[in-house]
Amino acid sequence: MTYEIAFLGPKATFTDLAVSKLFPDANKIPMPTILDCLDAVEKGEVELALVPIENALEGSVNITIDYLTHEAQLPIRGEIIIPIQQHYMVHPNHSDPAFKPDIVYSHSHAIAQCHKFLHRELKGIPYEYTTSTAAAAKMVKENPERKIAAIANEMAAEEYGLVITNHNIHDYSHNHTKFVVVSHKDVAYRGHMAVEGGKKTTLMVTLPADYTGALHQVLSAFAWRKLNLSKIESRPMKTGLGDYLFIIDVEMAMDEVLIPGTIAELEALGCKVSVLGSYPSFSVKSSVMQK
Ligand SMILES: O=C(O)C(=O)C[C@]1(C(=O)O)C=C[C@@H](O)C=C1
Repeated sequence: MTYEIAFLGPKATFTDLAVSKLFPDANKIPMPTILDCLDAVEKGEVELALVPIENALEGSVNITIDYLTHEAQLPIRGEIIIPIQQHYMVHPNHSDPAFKPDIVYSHSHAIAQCHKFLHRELKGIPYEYTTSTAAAAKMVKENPERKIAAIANEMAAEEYGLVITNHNIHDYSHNHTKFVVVSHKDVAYRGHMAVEGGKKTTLMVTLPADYTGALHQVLSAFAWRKLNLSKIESRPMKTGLGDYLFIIDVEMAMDEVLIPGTIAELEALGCKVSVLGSYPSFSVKSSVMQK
C-alpha cells in the first residue's frame, strides 16, 4: 500500500532527503511551508508529514513546536536525525571564482548555520530568506541573468543544474537536524535506510501558578524514577509575558508504570500534562546520506 507524505518542497530540500531515507516508497507531496505540511495531515489530505523540529547549530524550529503544542493534536510517530551539509552554489553562467553575487538566498535556518562563512567570504553582501534551501536553488536556476547565489544541499545543486563553488560552508562540522513524523495513524517503518536508536516519549507540561521550586518538583518526579531526559525546552504559552510551557523528551517508550506514575505525580502538583507522542528514534550516518 502506498501512502502520501507531505514535506517542505520543492524537490531536494533537506526534508526531502530525510523522507527518502525513512519512507523510500512513499508518494511524496511537496508543500510550500511547514505549516502547510502539518495542516495537510490535520485536514486528512495526506496520511503523514515529516517536518524539521531542531537543528544542532541553530536550535529549535519554533513553528513546528508551536503548531504541535498550540494548534492541533497531531501525534508524533517517529523522529529522524540526519547530517546537514550546506554548500554555496551559483548558476553555471556565474561559476567564475571572482563572481560576487548581489544577494545570497536560502532558508533562514541554513543562513544561520553559515554566518561565519557569509561574514568571512561575502562580507557586506545581503542575504534573503526563501521558504526552503531548494526553493533558493530553484530561484537561481530560473534567473540566470541575475547575480544571485544559493545555499543548499548537493542534491539541490544536481536537481537544479547549479555549480557548487564552496563545499561544506556550515560553521561547525557537527551539523545535524532532527525531523519528526506526525500522523493520526500508527506508522509502520519498512525498508528504510536509517538506524533505530531507541524509543522516546514527548510530554508537554504546564506548571501551576509560579511558586518557588515548581520546576525542581517537576524534574524530581522523573529523577527518582531514574527516567532519563534527553531534552527540556520551554516555549511561551502565548497567554502573557513570563508564561511558559515545557516540552520534555523522556528516553523510553510509554509504559504502564513509570511514565503514567510520573504524569499522575505531576498532575497532583497541579501541572497539566499531555503526551505528544511515544515513538522510535532513527538516525542516518553521513556515508548513507550519499546513497
Ligand atoms: O530548507 C530545507 O531544505 C529544509 O528542509 C528546512 C530546514 C530547516 O527548517 O531547518 C531543514 C534542515 C536544515 O536545517 C535547513 C533547513
